[in-house]
Amino acid sequence: MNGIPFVKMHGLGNDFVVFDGRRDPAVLDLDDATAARIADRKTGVGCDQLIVIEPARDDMADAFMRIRNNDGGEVEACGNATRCVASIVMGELGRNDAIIETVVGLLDANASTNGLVTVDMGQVKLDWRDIPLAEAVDTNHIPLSLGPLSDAVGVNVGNPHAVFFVEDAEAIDIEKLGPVLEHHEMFPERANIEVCSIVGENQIRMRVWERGVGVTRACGTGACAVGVAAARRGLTGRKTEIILDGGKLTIEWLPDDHVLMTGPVATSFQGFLHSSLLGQH
Ligand SMILES: N[C@@H](CCC[C@H](N)C(=O)O)C(=O)O
Repeated sequence: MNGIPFVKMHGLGNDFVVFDGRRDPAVLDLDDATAARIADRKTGVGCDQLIVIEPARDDMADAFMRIRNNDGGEVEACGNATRCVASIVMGELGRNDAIIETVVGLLDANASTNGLVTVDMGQVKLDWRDIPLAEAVDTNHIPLSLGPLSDAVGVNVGNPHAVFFVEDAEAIDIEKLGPVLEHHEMFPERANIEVCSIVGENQIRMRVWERGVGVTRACGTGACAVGVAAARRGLTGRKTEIILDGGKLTIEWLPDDHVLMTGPVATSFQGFLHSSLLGQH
């Protein structure tokens, strides 16, 4: 077959087209428009995020990972894709651990015997300057309301999140409210929006509107933000089970502010990208 090989993977239905830029340099300098063309679900391969594995820059890292949203824009972090890339790299190395480098730092990953992968997503940031927010506000109580949503918690997991707690997350029209909040002037770099409710002891139901994508079945960094936000508000302990549309993630906010995310990884298929999607004819 001609064309650039890719693998289609997902974490809880948050799906990715993964290219290997170490082998195929043509994918190393994709622009936003090309990435969006590949991510398009009708005319491209289709995915929430497009991932390129690149050679590590840092001596400590095993590989570098570049992340683009469905709209083609490059972003700093993606929890579910980090588990997927870590599983590829661990397979290559024949090890149960790997260090994945991103634009915001080095992430330690480990495979457990039950087939799940744990990633240390790094230290969360809770200061308004790091979220980033337009106003100098208390990030535990962002003064922002829209319909039934108000009083968000801001958490930066490498990327910005606004977490809203409600009585019943299922009752919220996230398709309608998500895009307005994503683009709200409070968030100069836009934001991922999570709506959640406490459904048991240390158990949270979460729905997400992802920046640059829309509603997805799961968001790993979003789950980290929700776990941290719930503990910060005193609604749960520091270890939580987050129930997303696509399944469950376990999140643990450590005393040093690092956040551990544990969940599954799956491969759907392998394919070859037609050159027309790269703009070559
Ligand atoms: N699905 C991801 C997050 C991807 C990036 C996000 N949409 C953003 O713009 O920050 C995850 O699993 O964390």
